[in-house]
Amino acid sequence: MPQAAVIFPVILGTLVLLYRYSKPQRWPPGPPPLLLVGNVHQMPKTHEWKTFAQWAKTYGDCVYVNVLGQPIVILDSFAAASDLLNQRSAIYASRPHLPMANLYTGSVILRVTYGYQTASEGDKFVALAEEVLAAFSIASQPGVWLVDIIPWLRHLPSWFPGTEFKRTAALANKDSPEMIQPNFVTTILSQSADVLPEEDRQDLMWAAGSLFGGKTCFINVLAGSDTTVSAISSFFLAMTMYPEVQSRAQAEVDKVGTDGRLPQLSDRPNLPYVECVMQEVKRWNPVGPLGIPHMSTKDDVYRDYHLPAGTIIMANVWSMLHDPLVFPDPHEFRPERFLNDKRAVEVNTCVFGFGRRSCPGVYFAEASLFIAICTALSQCNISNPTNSRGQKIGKDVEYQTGTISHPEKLFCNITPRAGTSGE
Ligand code: HEM
Repeated sequence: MPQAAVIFPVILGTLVLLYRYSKPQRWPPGPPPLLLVGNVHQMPKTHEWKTFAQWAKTYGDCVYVNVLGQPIVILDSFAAASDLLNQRSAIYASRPHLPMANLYTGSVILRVTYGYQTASEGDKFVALAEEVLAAFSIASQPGVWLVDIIPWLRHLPSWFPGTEFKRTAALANKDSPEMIQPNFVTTILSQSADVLPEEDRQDLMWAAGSLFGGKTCFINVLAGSDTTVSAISSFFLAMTMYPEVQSRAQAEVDKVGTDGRLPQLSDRPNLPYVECVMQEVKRWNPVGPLGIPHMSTKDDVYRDYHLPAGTIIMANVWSMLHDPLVFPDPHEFRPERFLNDKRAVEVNTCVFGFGRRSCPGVYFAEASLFIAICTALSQCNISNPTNSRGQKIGKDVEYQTGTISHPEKLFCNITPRAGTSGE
């Protein structure tokens, strides 16, 4: 009898699992799962957006995977993401519970204070925030950590796979003087804020203040700033690779600064090409290639597919921004593509996410990015350095994996432009 008491629940449990984890007919297509574990063995460990883009070629723009019972749908086109995350935002605006992202980063975030003024260089909180962001970036990928799928794993010792927390190796390599350090770019950003005229600075502060109920929540702004900083490092990379774009943008910036002043936010309407450069910086190597995952709160039917409540939805922003039908030669940095193309501008909004969860920092981010780009263009020449053999350094750039992605290493020469205060 005691044997039956064990065997019966085991058989029943197995049947329930088989039923639950076998793929119902009406779910969207996707890579073939294994019994019980689903697609866990096929989930990419790095640069997921590239694997997901490959899957989309085989299965279409709405791909279904199951990771240990957790349904995940990957949307690979702007149309599909817009249909679900924008049009049906009411049921697709939740967030998955990711203990890995909350357990560790949350505790560190709580240590950071409100209203703190950063030092322009070597600020310990900036370093801390970068570390938090890098940690968040790797911890917030659904399906990567077992503990996200089976929350009670958090009670296991830290050596257990999936509960282990690794610090990212992505933080800057301090030995390389030419390399742009995240801190260095943060410094450019904060210095460009310092030189802003009072009215522009107040606009930025107002934007930040309104986001956080009148108080500037340091970590949120810095988290957003880190994303903005990642976009700025993409700008520096583009300038080393496309000198003709830099010259054209500088010529435009110089026209508004004929009275010797730096460009201001109020000049933005008169700088249409620089505006396109900023749009292209956001598109070319998006800093959030998969956005931040959403979760559905109700059962839904989409294109005859059944999407149960609790499905994690991932939008492959990288794919959408490299769709050759919207962005011909998508791997080329070509700002003029935005000059007269409303569709390109519309699709580019996916950089800031979708529906009710879309980024509340969008205006703040664009204003800071724009003013940082203008300041760099008006004050510096950015070029690709050469080594002692005269070869260009850093042509093949690797991108960091994780929620926030930016060039792993970025080499460039930055020299003051003739006639600027830097000389
Ligand atoms: C280039 C810079 C930035 C990019 C590309 C970016 C992108 C994003 C994306 C993709 C999301 C997720 C949207 C979704 O789930 O659909 C997001 C969320 C968010 N962003 Fe940004 N962001 C940037 C800068 C900022 C800045 C400067 C701030 C603050 C001042 C900020 C504050 C936030 C907050 C608070 C959320 C969470 C919204 C929520 O969960 O409801 N972001 N951002």
